[in-house]
Amino acid sequence: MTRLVIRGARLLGAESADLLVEDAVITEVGSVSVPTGAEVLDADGLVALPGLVDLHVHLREPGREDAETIATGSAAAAAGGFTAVFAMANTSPVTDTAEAAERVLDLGRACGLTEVVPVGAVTKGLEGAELAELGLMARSRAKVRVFSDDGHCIHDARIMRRALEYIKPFGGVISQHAQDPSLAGREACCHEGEVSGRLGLPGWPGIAEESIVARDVMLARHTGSRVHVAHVSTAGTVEVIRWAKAQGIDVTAEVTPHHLALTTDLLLGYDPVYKVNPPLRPSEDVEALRAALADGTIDAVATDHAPHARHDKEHAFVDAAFGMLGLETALSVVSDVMVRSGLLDWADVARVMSSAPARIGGLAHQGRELAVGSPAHITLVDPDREVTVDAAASRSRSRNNPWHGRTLRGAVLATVHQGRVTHDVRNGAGTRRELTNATTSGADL
Ligand SMILES: NC(=O)N[C@@H](CC(=O)O)C(=O)O
Repeated sequence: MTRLVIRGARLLGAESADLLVEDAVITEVGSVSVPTGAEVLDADGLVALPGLVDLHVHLREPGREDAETIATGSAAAAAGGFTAVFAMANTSPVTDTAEAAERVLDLGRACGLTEVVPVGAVTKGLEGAELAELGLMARSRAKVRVFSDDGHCIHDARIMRRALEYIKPFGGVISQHAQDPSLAGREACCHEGEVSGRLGLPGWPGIAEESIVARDVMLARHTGSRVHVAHVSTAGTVEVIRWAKAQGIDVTAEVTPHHLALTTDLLLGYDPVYKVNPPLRPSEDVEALRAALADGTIDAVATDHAPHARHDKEHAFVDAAFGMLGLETALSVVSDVMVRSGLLDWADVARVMSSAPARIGGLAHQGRELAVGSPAHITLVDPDREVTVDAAASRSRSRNNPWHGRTLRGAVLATVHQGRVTHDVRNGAGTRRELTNATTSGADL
């Protein structure tokens, strides 16, 4: 049996306590006498959260291992405090079969740094025309519950309706990338408004998101099925979701750390690191997103971690790939933007970054309160630690990090996944525990 004692952590709603972890389960909470041979992790002054869960990451394997692999993405996840991440289906080949989903599951398990949960494509090849093998993916070893064509909008209402009907019996959910292609095509790369006009960049109006979300909540009501709105970016979308929830429609939503913190005016320097889909929005939208996360209209924070190799990102703005890194900085951004301002407390952070995403994604063993009998997925946070983000120090294989050089207050210092310490920088920045069964040294670009 492996034993770990976490000493003196601040538990939510309680005084400091020790946690005894035996194998992968919390077996004692309180004042623990250290058993012989146990590993001791001193967590004095650190807040203990249930392991963070990310509903939305791009790990690029298979197909684009030059940008990220499941190993490097898992290492970035562990460094960010995540004990489960949902890997989007827009890989090459696409995760649109049971075999493809099982492959992602197995690669994640082989790394063992975080739980890698495959998201299944809704349509074959993400082409929007024909439903993928949703039932086979759900019944596979991967037990897929979250389906998404992320990167593409399911714009055909008939396909969306059928997908919602199909996934209902097994409790699935469709995570929609809301972007009406007739209002914002793939060329649209800047929030439509003053900045897009000034820079001469193709505009991406909020209505392209809002109109799809409005349609989808009505389809969810019609089918009695469940829809999840990926990366909400506008105040108008928040209004639609708020209305739908008030009607009792089964809709949930996520917001990214970058949409909670960064605004359109960053594009004025044409730096492609700020090119992301949906685009950064003006401060009025950012304010509405923060308020919606605080009042529960938006259920969860999800990173949309989107690594890209230099040769895809370092181009003129219009030609560069969409997307930015997010796994390693998410907790610090949420702490800096939402906790310091008093909009969220740490119990709320546990909800929006752990229990709510675990529930939405159907992971009963994640997001649990840190109590006797719970699986040992634990994230230890120093709420006062200031970190200055250094893109070069990332565990990710890519460097498209919009937070580089910024100082954020609040940081993950250690992560425990299934009772194993998968990340530990308590003794100074950069100290990294050697991990036995994973190759994490991919950052060589
Ligand atoms: N969110 C992003 O900006 N990028 C995503 C998917 C997408 O292009 O929407 C990616 O896979 O890179």
